Amino acid sequence: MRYAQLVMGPAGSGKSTYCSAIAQHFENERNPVTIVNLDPAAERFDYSPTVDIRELIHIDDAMEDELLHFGPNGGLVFCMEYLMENQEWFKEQLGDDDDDYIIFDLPGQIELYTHMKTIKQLAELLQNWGFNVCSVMLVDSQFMVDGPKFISGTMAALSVMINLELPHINVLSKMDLLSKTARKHLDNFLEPDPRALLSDVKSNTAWGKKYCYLSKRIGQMIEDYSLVRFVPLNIKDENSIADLQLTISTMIQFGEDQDVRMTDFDQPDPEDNDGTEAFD
Ligand SMILES: Nc1nc2c(ncn2[C@@H]2O[C@H](COP(=O)(O)OP(=O)(O)OP(=O)(O)O)[C@@H](O)[C@H]2O)c(=O)[nH]1
Ligand SMILES: [Mg+2]
Repeated sequence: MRYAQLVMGPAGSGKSTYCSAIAQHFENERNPVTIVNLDPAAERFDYSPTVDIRELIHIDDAMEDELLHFGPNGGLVFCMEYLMENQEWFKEQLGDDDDDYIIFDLPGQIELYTHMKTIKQLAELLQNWGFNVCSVMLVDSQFMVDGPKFISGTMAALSVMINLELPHINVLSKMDLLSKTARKHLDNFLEPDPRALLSDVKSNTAWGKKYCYLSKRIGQMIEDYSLVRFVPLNIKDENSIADLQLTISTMIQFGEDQDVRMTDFDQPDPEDNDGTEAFD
């Protein structure tokens, strides 16, 4: 079995930093994983990718081409589509090791995840090649510390989950940057309760009065779906990384084979001479 994490999220949410921290974590656990860079516009990251989309196509190729002449956003979408059209190249680069565990570092363009189909195609391709795939969506915790922002982040996460239809986890990144007060505030939202979320929506202003009902209905919808949860991640805390990776391992069934191998049911019992005791 092969395993894959598709690491996604808005620009600057900490995807590349997450990838290298996770690779370090697995390295420490003596379970090395590899990282694949699928961001054609990446300028720097502190890991060495085993596969790099920039060797196939770079964002500048799409922007500087006389005929294409894309801007940065259209160019990025074009590069991802180009990758899907060059599956043979991609397959060859990934190799076909049976026990692979690969972390895919994706671009920071949220539309790719909320409603476009290219990442869904990428996931299906990997599934066809034998990967157990999950999506890991990072959201910067600093943008989630008040009710309306939390609702908006939750709606974005819900769109991604519905669009990709993959085993999925939402991660609140950069928790180390939150003040104690902000952390407390955020904790109130982590078990989504529409009332807690809406306590920040001011209904005494003209805007608040007009939209309070709409906001309540949105809050109710989030609760009804009961799908969106966020796991806080402090990348500077090894326990926080380990807890998150344990949850992800369960999602993609990584490590289950090893668990089974640890107990050898076939070992003969020295006390049981005729082999019948086990059935008593
Ligand atoms: N303190 C702190 N800084 C972080 C953390 N994660 C990322 N950063 C910083 O945030 C900035 C963006 O991080 P990246 O990992 O490049 O984010 P990204 O999502 O890959 O960005 P794009 O690929 O441009 O969309 C960098 O300056 C990182 O050092 C974190 O957990 N804690
Ligand atoms: Mg990045």
